[in-house]
Amino acid sequence: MECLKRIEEFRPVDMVYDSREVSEGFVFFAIKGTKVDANRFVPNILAKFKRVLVVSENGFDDERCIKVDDVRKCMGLAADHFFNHPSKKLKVVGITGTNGKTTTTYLLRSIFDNSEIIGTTGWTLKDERFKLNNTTPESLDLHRILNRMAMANSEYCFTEVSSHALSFNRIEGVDFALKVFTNISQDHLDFYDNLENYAKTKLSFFERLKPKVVNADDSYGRMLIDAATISYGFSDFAFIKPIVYEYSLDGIKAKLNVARRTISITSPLIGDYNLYNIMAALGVALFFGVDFARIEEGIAKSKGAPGRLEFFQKDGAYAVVDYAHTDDAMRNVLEALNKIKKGRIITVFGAGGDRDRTKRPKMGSIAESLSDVVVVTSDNPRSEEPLAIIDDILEGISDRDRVIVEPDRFEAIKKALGMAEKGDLVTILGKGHEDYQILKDKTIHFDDREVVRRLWNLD
Ligand SMILES: CC(=O)N[C@H]1[C@@H](OP(=O)(O)OP(=O)(O)OC[C@H]2O[C@@H](n3ccc(=O)[nH]c3=O)[C@H](O)[C@@H]2O)O[C@H](CO)[C@@H](O)[C@@H]1O[C@H](C)C(=O)N[C@@H](C)C(=O)N[C@H](CCC(=O)O)C(=O)O
Ligand SMILES: Nc1ncnc2c1ncn2[C@@H]1O[C@H](COP(=O)(O)OP(=O)(O)OP(=O)(O)O)[C@@H](O)[C@H]1O
Repeated sequence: MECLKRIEEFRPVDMVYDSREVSEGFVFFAIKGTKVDANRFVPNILAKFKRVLVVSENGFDDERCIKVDDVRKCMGLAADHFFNHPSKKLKVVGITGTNGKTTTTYLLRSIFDNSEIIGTTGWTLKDERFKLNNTTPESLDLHRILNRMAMANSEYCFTEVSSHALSFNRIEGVDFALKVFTNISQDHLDFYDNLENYAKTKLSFFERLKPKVVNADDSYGRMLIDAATISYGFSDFAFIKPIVYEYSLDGIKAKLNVARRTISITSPLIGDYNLYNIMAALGVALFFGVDFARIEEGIAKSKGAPGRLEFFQKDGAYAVVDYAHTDDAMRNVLEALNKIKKGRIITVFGAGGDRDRTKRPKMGSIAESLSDVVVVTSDNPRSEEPLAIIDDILEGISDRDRVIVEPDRFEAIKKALGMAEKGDLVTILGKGHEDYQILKDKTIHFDDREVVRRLWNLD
């Protein structure tokens, strides 16, 4: 590729895609974003720095600029070269699907020694954790992170691959040892127009006859199954399949069939959907030849991801904070909790602003059908009016007598916890591990887990 040759000859000090980070000797990738076309910074960069190389889809009449067809593609490939192919020095496993990616990465990290993760909750390096703006970072950041992991002699990296990462070539140049497909349900329809386009993007991650672990019960997953697939699920033909399983407030106990062998697992996680996540992790562990005892131990000690099913207890009442922010995820969590509940379910939730509106009434309807009391509040309203979002949610709710509307999230949680009696379970959905709330004019510190601890005087 011409651009790679030019970049190599240039001998960059570093590479960036944000004009504010350019220095002498840097390569700058001028990306056209949703708000900003970074090409507009190029004249300034050229005037300010002598030794600089700009990669852009626009033609600039300057020998320090390279014109390419796809700047993000070039950026991924160039980053892979610049950092000396880090993904080849690690075993990188990419996990895609609407739900279950983060939880699966945490289960995997618990099974595999010397492993790292990249995803919604940030990235890890040994005992350290770093924040990320995106679930899957831009390719330049991704290769930089993989390089840090390779330099630290980490062996595995389990990385979430979001649909946006696929649409924006964020994984360009990454060599995946294995790919995992969890499931597809409605999400991000603000971005993809329809489910088919969204599914097509997710499925584009997979290639025929390349190693993959796939949920056989998902209709899109089934399209991917070929001779290189480890399939899992309740379907008869699945390679990994539960034989017996039971759920309680203590978690999951199950026996699974793996080819002609049986593995027994216990996990503090709950619900069918987490049994799926466990099976996905099991598929990855089998692919890399981890022995059964190690797998059982890793699964038993994993509490999953932060902000997913985090339980609290006070005087016999329970609260659980969970990141479920799609109607499908809400159904899964609430169905699982209904199977193990001891009293009423009181559900507190809202829906994100500036994102897919069509899921809002569906979320309302699911909350109503699977809870005794519903408290509708705000999630991250972003630039939208909180009450307008709440109105969209209420459209899906028929019995308004069981609904409390409280746009202030703190007050909503307070009301829900205040009405919880012995055996009742307050489910606080949507924000999980997030420690902020994005309002119209500012972002404030807000953490559902902190609020529960504070209001119930825990620790
Ligand atoms: C829609 C989308 O993907 N947006 C991403 C995009 O932002 P943007 O298009 O708004 O960027 P922009 O502000 O227009 O800027 C364009 C370019 O100009 C550059 N710039 C900008 C200003 C300046 O002074 N100088 C400069 O060079 C920026 O660095 C950027 O390269 O590029 C940014 C930099 O990489 C991303 O952080 C940002 O993700 C935002 C935070 C986002 O919300 N993304 C979501 C949709 C997303 O990607 N989500 C998935 C998770 C989905 C899931 O798991 O459910 C994810 O992987 O995170
Ligand atoms: N396998 C699954 N199938 C359906 N729902 C699930 C599954 N696993 C988790 N969920 C639900 O989805 C929510 C998000 O879980 P998780 O963070 O593991 O998924 P994710 O794919 O990483 O999503 P995100 O990228 O939005 O974080 C959980 O809070 C849970 O309610």
